[in-house]
Amino acid sequence: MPAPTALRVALLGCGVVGTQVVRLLTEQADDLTSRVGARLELVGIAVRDTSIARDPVVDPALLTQDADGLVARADIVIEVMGGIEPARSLILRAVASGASVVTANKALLAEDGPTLYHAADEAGVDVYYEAAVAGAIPLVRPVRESLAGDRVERVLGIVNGTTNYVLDQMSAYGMGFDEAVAQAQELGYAEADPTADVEGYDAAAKAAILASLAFHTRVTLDDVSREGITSITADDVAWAAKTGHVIKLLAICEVTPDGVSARVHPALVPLAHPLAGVRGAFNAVFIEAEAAGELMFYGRGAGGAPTASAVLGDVVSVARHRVLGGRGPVESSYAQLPIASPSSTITRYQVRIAVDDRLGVLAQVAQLLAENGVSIEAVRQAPESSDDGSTGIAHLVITTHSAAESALAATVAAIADLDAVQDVTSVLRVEGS
Ligand SMILES: NC(=O)C1=CN([C@@H]2O[C@H](COP(=O)(O)OP(=O)(O)OC[C@H]3O[C@@H](n4cnc5c(N)ncnc54)[C@H](O)[C@@H]3O)[C@@H](O)[C@H]2O)C=CC1
Ligand SMILES: N[C@@H](CC=O)C(=O)O
Ligand code: NA
Repeated sequence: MPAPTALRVALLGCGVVGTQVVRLLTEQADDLTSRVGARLELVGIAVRDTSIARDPVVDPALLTQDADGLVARADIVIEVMGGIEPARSLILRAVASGASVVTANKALLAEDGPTLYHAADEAGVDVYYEAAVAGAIPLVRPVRESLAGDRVERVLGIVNGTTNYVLDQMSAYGMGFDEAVAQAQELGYAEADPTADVEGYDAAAKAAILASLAFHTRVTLDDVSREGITSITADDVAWAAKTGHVIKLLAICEVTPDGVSARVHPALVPLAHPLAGVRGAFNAVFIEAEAAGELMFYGRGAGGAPTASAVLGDVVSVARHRVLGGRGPVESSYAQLPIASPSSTITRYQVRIAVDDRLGVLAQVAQLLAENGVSIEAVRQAPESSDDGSTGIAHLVITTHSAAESALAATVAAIADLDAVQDVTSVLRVEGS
């Protein structure tokens, strides 16, 4: 069959990312034609409502509310509508009709990626998703292709732009949580429902995708233990600074003797660690591989234009495959690793407690830690409370050495039960030291 001279591209969704995809497809049309070897012809844009005002770059004549009909006449389908349905059905329909797919939909991939990959295998087409993990940063491709000959042991990083923006605004400018979230929405970083960001679901979806790719196994959203940043207070942020840390929402995936561990939670990161310097909506991911050693990936993890860059990179790849024949590398889950219990995770805690300011209390707390096999790295007394003789309360900050999550959690529960302990004010993990 002769190589096609034009490829019909269908766009599903025209929000923050979709609009920027249209811009790049339009403004870089000639370069894209040269790079692909065929013209990329945008044949339609599926939207919920064709009548609402849009960016002038979007040709109103291309808008349609008939996503099914659009998919049926495309060679390449770009899905940037988000959500599980109808995105999943539309992608499956596209693949079944022989179209290649590019998607930014991490929620869908983390829930049901293997169904899409299997369908793509059956049809012999590509399903590409660089934009789904860490926006513009090339990460899916390096993990799937460049590291395919190595053994990845650990992936650690900041993979959600919204929460990094929020924590950064709180710590650098003293901004309130709600105001920072509203700004992240205005800037196009947040998901349609920002709960997905602040409760850690978005980062957990990315962790599931990364762990699956990195360890050649199947990890779903439900396999990732998850905590968001909604319980982080201005006081936590201030205390982090006083103890030489900054709070970041981290995704950590590793192969342990018990299987794959994948977790997302806020953590104290020492100021000297490179992740502490990741500001705004930027993302950064460290990968440790047996032969390669440590690799770091850094860039814009959210926003319309950066995400569209990753989408277009995939569009060029899948389009080239259609011109030249063949398809790109596919997912493998041959390792079939079990999912490790979160209680066996090795980590460190920083615990802030309010205690009766009297002799022997610190000794009681230290005794409990020792009984649970948890060793203390440092204990500090909050300076402002030491002058506060009137309340009779002292505030202690205890930082532990590494121990199993189960031992640390049991220790905190036992500390809370001590008569002399008035309150466990905050418990945060410490990572990156
Ligand atoms: N905004 C960002 O920084 C990033 C977003 N993503 C992903 O890209 C996708 C799109 O995100 P955004 O553009 O930010 O969202 P958005 O909410 O701005 O845009 C989605 C668009 O799709 C339309 N849509 C939703 N359901 C539809 C349906 N059934 N039929 C027709 N149109 C429909 C919506 O009306 C909206 O205009 C999501 O999967 C998101 O997780 C990925 C990386 C970064
Ligand atoms: N809402 C996401 C967008 C990119 O994936 C984020 O904030 O990182
Ligand atoms: Na990416």
